[in-house]
Amino acid sequence: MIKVSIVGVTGYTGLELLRILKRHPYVNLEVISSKSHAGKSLSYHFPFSFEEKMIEDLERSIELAQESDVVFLAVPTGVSYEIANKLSKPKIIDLGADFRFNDPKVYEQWYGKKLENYEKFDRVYGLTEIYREQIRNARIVANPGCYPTSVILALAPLLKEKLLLDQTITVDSKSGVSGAGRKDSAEYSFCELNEGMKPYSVVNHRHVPEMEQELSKLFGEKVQLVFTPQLAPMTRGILSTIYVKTKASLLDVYHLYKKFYEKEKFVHVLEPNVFPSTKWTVGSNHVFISMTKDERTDTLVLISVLDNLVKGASGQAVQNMNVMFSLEEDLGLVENPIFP
Ligand SMILES: NC(=O)C1=CN([C@@H]2O[C@H](COP(=O)(O)OP(=O)(O)OC[C@H]3O[C@@H](n4cnc5c(N)ncnc54)[C@H](OP(=O)(O)O)[C@@H]3O)[C@@H](O)[C@H]2O)C=CC1
Ligand SMILES: CC(=O)N[C@@H](CCC(=O)OP(=O)(O)O)C(=O)O
Repeated sequence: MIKVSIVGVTGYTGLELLRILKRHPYVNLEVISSKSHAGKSLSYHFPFSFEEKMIEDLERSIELAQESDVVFLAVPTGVSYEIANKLSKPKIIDLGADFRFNDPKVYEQWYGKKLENYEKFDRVYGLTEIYREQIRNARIVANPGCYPTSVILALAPLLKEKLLLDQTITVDSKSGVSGAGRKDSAEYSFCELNEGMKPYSVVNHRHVPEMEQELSKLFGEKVQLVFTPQLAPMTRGILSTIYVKTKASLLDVYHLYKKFYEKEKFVHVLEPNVFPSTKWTVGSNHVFISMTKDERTDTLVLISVLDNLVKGASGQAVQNMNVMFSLEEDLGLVENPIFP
């Protein structure tokens, strides 16, 4: 059995991790912790979790979690780095952004924080389908952001084959509100979000440098992104629409994608002109990619959907854990979406 701990269990991704890990046949839950709910059981605060384990405070959980095989860090970006500095023994899967960047200066520029001694950490970007081999032996896995997972998976085959005419890519993404975590502010209240849509962090979202880093690696040259994220009045889900110029035919692109993802359990390439809904993914680790082409303008339109809390966060984190412990990749994740 794998001894697992969750730091930040009371957040949306922490609770989702718990939900997935409870149905994992080889997991023993050891330590759970949070910042402001310590001292009582999880079920005291969240009866639907059916988890009687006591929530520890951060300091105590770090001490106890040293004996775990793997620790999931489901805490705000910035906090993870401090915790990882104290957790010398277990493997770490960080759901935040602290370990996602090759160059800590890029992180500093976008997140406003210096990461001391970043080079000492042996870390791998945790987009499972792309970095599976490196993830196997990693001590620290940097789980990708939710938008980057949806965008990079939708572009990887095209970029690897160098089928781009223009290295500036336009991306429009809609996200469910759970993507923002359990925020307690008017901006995220029901009245302000229900029956409305609103863009935020247009062209300067923190996921831009993360996506550019990974897309450039796939393409082998610098790629730039114009990115518009939007809050959609739904709880879960991301729908990304990506516009790229290419001379490749729609059918060739489709066959390329089918081949690229043929062995993947969670990435599904739809036939041209079949378009998915975020509803196809709720509660599951599946991603759907669809495509069409505007022949007049040589524009390929790629659309991907996923559940931000599952493939976009906790599901992919467990998928990575399975890879790190040489288990079947879908253990704990064999779940169909909740539809409708
Ligand atoms: N939501 C999403 O869809 C996605 C989130 N992520 C990333 O996952 C991480 C967790 O996100 P999410 O679950 O949404 O966030 P939430 O805000 O819902 O939860 C945050 C969790 O961290 C705990 N926490 C907050 N501050 C501290 C602190 N200073 N020290 C220790 N624990 C603290 C909270 O405890 P308490 O509330 O008890 O104080 C809570 O358990 C973040 O890095 C986020 O960027 C990544 C991909 C998608
Ligand atoms: C809707 C919403 O607010 N989404 C979050 C992205 C969630 C995520 O992936 O965040 P990290 O990169 O910090 O892990 C945002 O835009 O910041």
